[in-house]
Amino acid sequence: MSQISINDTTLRDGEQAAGVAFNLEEKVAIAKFLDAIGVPELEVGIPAMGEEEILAIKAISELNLDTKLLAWNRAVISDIKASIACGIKRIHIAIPVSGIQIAAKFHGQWRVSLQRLKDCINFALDHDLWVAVGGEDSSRADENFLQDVALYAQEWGASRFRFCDTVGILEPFKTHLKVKRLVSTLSIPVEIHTHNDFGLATANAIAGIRAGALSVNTTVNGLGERAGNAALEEVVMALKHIYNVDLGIDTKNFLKLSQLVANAAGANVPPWKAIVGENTFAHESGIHADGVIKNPETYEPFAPEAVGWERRLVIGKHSGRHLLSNLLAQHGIFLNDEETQAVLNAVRHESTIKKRNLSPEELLNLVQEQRYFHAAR
Ligand SMILES: CC(C)(COP(=O)(O)OP(=O)(O)OC[C@H]1O[C@@H](n2cnc3c(N)ncnc32)[C@H](O)[C@@H]1OP(=O)(O)O)[C@@H](O)C(=O)NCCC(=O)NCCS
Ligand SMILES: O=C(O)CC[C@@](O)(CC(=O)O)C(=O)O
Repeated sequence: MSQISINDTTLRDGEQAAGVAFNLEEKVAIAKFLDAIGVPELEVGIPAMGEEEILAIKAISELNLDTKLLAWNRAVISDIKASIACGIKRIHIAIPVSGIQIAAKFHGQWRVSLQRLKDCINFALDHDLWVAVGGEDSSRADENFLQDVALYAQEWGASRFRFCDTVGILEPFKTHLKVKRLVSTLSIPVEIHTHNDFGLATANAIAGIRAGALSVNTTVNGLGERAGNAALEEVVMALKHIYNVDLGIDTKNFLKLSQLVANAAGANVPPWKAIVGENTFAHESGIHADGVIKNPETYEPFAPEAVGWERRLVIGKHSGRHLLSNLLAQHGIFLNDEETQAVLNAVRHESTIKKRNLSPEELLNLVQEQRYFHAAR
């Protein structure tokens, strides 16, 4: 698994999330950031969308980044021409491979679709482009037909084949079976592209890698069409911490990258989002906070600093004595058992009314109130 390569598609499939529209400056900033942290390949957009997209892709291409750039195309010659107009040297051509998609897009005429693919690959190769091919809806395709399309793509000169779980209907075991079969058929590398419709995008991406896919599509924050794609930060951290495979990406910048993309997308990251959500290293519950105070490894899979976070101990409805005493000690306050319990009870009450954690000031006010109350008794 050490040769796995990320092909991040935040700027293509990520931007396809409904309502997301990056401008040129945002596209350039995201590309530069991904390049700076060591992501080796970026799918930067769809030139066929027109002048503005072409200008943005051109601007990224002119940066001469270390990362390889890829433009997305349908099996349509004018799409390839638009990619050439971007000055891009590597293109991806998508072709539907499931019965459902071929019926809708090519009136069921799979021979016509294959001829189109062949013509597009030839046209691209004649223009000295590096070509990858994607099987749209591979997961719902007849498996023999999928193998045939992939083998034809390889024979016609494609350098990589993308297996797409377009509507996110796979689970890891099926992903493994299907991708393994494709990997064993082809001599060119297979890329795994997953969607999150059942919350399985990252798990399926990892299963595809385990089955031999050498390239994996990701997006920052899991942004993407419908429920999104496999998240860059999840795939990279899972490979690193579950499989001990380090892709050489500077993960300490994941939080900053997440915020850059969330701002550009106008889409907040949920607090519970793996790796980059604001709760990922916040501990409120008594038993957890007590454990983390004694040894952070009790309730953290890796150190927060590894992805740009700091650990936060926060006080709220579920907190216990150890956490409370720890927080108060930081302010030079030491309570006896009875006072501690009284403050804790007050914390639970206030937090339930406010429906959130209490700030340090609110906690100190509660301590003072409890002390007056005790003194007055
Ligand atoms: C590509 C784009 C410029 C085409 O715009 P359009 O000419 O207005 O056409 P529509 O989007 O309405 O329809 C898509 C057309 O592409 C065809 N198509 C879809 N996938 C295809 C493929 N892989 N290869 C060839 N043709 C394909 C459809 O069958 C349809 O063709 P038709 O006009 O002959 O019926 C426009 O859809 C766009 O900007 N898309 C960017 C985002 C996007 O759709 N991404 C999804 C990637 S799967
Ligand atoms: O590159 C491809 O071959 C297809 C990628 C795609 O993202 C297309 C989409 O639905 O936007 C998918 O999931 O099928």
